[in-house]
Amino acid sequence: MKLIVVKNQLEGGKEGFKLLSEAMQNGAKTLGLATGSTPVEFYNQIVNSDLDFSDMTSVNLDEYVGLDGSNDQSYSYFMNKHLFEEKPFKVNYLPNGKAADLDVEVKHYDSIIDENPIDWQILGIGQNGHIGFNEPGTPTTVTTHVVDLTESTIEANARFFDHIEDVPKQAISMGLASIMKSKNIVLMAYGKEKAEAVKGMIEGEVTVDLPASILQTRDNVTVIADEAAASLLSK
Ligand SMILES: O=P(O)(O)OC[C@H]1O[C@](O)(CO)[C@@H](O)[C@@H]1O
Repeated sequence: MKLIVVKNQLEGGKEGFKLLSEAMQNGAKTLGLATGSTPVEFYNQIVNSDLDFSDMTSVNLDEYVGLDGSNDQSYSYFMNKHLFEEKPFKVNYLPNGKAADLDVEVKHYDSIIDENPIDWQILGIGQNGHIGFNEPGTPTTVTTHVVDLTESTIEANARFFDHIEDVPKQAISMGLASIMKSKNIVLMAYGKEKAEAVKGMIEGEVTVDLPASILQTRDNVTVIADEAAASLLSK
């Protein structure tokens, strides 16, 4: 794992943008994309650049069950607002949170990932160490699946909703096995709330109790963390 410590989210977004630009120069065509507060500045950097995405494909990590693009808390809405409206891609894939049959939808999303191998994946990290919506305890072998969100994730994400009761209880998420297949991974973490998870991810044992720790087991992972998120690291 390579670690880049930055002052703040703006600097982190710039570092992430540099890595993405290099990857695109080296032929990356399919991007794995994330939502949440973490990648917002990274997406700003993209929107304000002259990079062209018209020949690119994106595959998003996750979506809440029960929400579609017309709901301003859906990840589909988030992606349109922060990136796709300004930078059109050839095609954008997100799980369909309103699918009539979720079992069919997860298989369909797996086939999309198989047909569009991810060259470059951006990740955030949850306070409990989740990546995508792969909560603690998720087996490393899973592909796309329906997740029952933990109390801690519901509480953490309640900041985006009017009431905690409005936070969906389930999501569809790319699995750890799918994430691990991507050729390059860049994980961003900002703020002291992420410091424990970052320490566990980088210096702790590899355990399903902290899903992001699986990233220790592979090459081509870069962590961009601000000083607060990196503050508990021993070296
Ligand atoms: O960036 P945030 O809002 O702290 O969220 C962290 C992580 O949680 C998720 O939003 C899922 O809860 C991920 O997509 C994200 O990487």
